[in-house]
Amino acid sequence: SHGWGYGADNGPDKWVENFPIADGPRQSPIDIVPSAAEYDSTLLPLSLKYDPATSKGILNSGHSFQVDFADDNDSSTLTGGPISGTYRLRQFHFHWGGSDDRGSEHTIDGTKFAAELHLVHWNTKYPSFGDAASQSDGLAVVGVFLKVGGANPQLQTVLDALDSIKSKGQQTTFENFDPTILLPGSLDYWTYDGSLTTPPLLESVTWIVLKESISVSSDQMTKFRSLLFTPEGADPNAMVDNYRPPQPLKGRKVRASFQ
Ligand SMILES: CCN[C@H]1CN(CCOC)S(=O)(=O)c2sc(S(N)(=O)=O)cc21
Ligand SMILES: [Zn+2]
Repeated sequence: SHGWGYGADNGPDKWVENFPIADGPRQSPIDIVPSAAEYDSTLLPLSLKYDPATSKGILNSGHSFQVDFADDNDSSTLTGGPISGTYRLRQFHFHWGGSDDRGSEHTIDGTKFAAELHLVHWNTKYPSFGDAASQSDGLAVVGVFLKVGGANPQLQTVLDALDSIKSKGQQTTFENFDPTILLPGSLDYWTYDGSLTTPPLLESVTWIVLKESISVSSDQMTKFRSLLFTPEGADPNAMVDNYRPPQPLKGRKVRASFQ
């Protein structure tokens, strides 16, 4: 039997068959409507402190590609923002489209970006990542929009590694990378309670979506699209449109850290 994916037969509209939480009360992503967001002066600034020594490898998961981090200590953490306590960086990955007019998961007033970066962190009040992933306050994901424009040199080092992980299951070392260089100048954000945007769609994510995007060139977007959903030796299926569309807000409030 084929697992979940982004195709016509196993894509987002079909996920509810095996993951009924897909129709749950706090699903992600959502369309962010800035005029409806409420400024919350009690929200703290985001504090992202990453140690490049914790970056380990880069993997084609068959759904996206991710850079994995050593999370056995507090070397790379998220504190402040809307969360309390300390969350450790686990991995970052992206979602992107088959063309520059789509690809992000969150949208702003219905506007799609070409891609979206997700930095995944887990709450150290729980003994492990796997444990945290099933708790309502277990995960915190920082989302950053990629807007097509000038080339992004900081992104290029990640894209240069993709040639060696073209197929599902391929991985290679990826050391001394500081994800801070991928962040925009401002850390102003919107925040809301949500979920993983892929199965198992667990409702365990505090979402922190940055207002400012980072740039990506159209040529760099072509590099994302050179990856394959499929393993080596299988009929090749280009890894594109690996994004879930916005889900119903169901009464949730979106707060803004800025006025
Ligand atoms: C392809 C599988 N993606 C998921 C794998 N993990 C979940 C592990 O469940 C126990 S995870 O926590 O690393 C995340 S975060 C995330 S998103 N797009 O919401 O940021 C998706 C996933
Ligand atoms: Zn994601």
